[in-house]
Amino acid sequence: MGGNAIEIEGLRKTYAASGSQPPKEALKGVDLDIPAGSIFGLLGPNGAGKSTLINILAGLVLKTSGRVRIWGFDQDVNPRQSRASIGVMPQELNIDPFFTPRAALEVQAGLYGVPKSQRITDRVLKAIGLEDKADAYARNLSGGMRRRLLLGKALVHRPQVLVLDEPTAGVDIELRQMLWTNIRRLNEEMGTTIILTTHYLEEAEQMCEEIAIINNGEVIARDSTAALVGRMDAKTLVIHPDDPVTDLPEMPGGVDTCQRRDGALCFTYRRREIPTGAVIEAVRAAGITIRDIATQEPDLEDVFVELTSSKGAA
Ligand SMILES: Nc1ncnc2c1ncn2[C@@H]1O[C@H](COP(=O)(O)OP(=O)(O)OP(=O)(O)O)[C@@H](O)[C@H]1O
Repeated sequence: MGGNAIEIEGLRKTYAASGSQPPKEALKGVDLDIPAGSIFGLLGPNGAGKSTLINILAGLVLKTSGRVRIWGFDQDVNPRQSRASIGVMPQELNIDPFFTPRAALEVQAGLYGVPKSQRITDRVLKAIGLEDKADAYARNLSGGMRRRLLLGKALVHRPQVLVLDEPTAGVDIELRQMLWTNIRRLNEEMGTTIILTTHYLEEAEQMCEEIAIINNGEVIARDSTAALVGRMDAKTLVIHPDDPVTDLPEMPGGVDTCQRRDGALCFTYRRREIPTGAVIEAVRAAGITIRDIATQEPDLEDVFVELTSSKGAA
């Protein structure tokens, strides 16, 4: 399928009031298209509405209003097909301790109505590296293995779209690498569209071609990862002087100057407004001889902080 794997229009979710808690508007009219075949990142601070969005896609939370199409199937018109097109690896480790991985995958396939002849249990066990634990009780699996089993459960019905909710939270580096290798392979070899939420911005930057940032129930930015990072205009020049500097040099307007503990001088400015040459010139004009010079470009973390700290900045 070319086009979009997911199409979301005007999606709203208000959780009903309960006890002393007032109603909570978790999604405030989200429009979002996710291209088929992409690895797409969903970022946002705690409570932004990411899990609500994912749970609506998974059919676990009922939307208040709006339209959701998964692999071309409208959730309201073709609920069975839209559900069959998506697999979700949840955040919580909700695994029945008395099932073996093989049994857990078989039960899951049964829930999705996959006929016995079409089950791919052994392939999934191999893909998640649990072949040798296939018949061990889940309660004897390590945390990392349980997480891989959750990934396996999301794959039994060969969904076109795979959603991963914080897949690597609290996971050690080795397992994280393994999960990513598996997920990349699914994307490349099977063309599976991958949607993931993560708090690790570096991970999103490395893994995702496109990113949407959600804040307070609204999509405040959606772009290619490169364009989002490119949108940040700030640049920092770090200059190590030959001799200790006691008085900070006079700089052109628009340049923020500071001195680090190691004596290096930092100049932050807008790339489009002030040429780097002008900053260096001003440093030289102040009689400072430069021993070393380095620049720092913004990363996704800067974009994220800027967008989520000042509302409407997108
Ligand atoms: N079942 C519920 N009942 C009432 N309010 C809820 C419920 N689930 C979530 N919320 C509220 O809706 C808002 C969005 O929550 P959600 O879990 O979707 O955010 P999130 O972006 O996934 O956060 P996190 O990164 O912490 O998982 C929050 O204010 C949360 O408290």
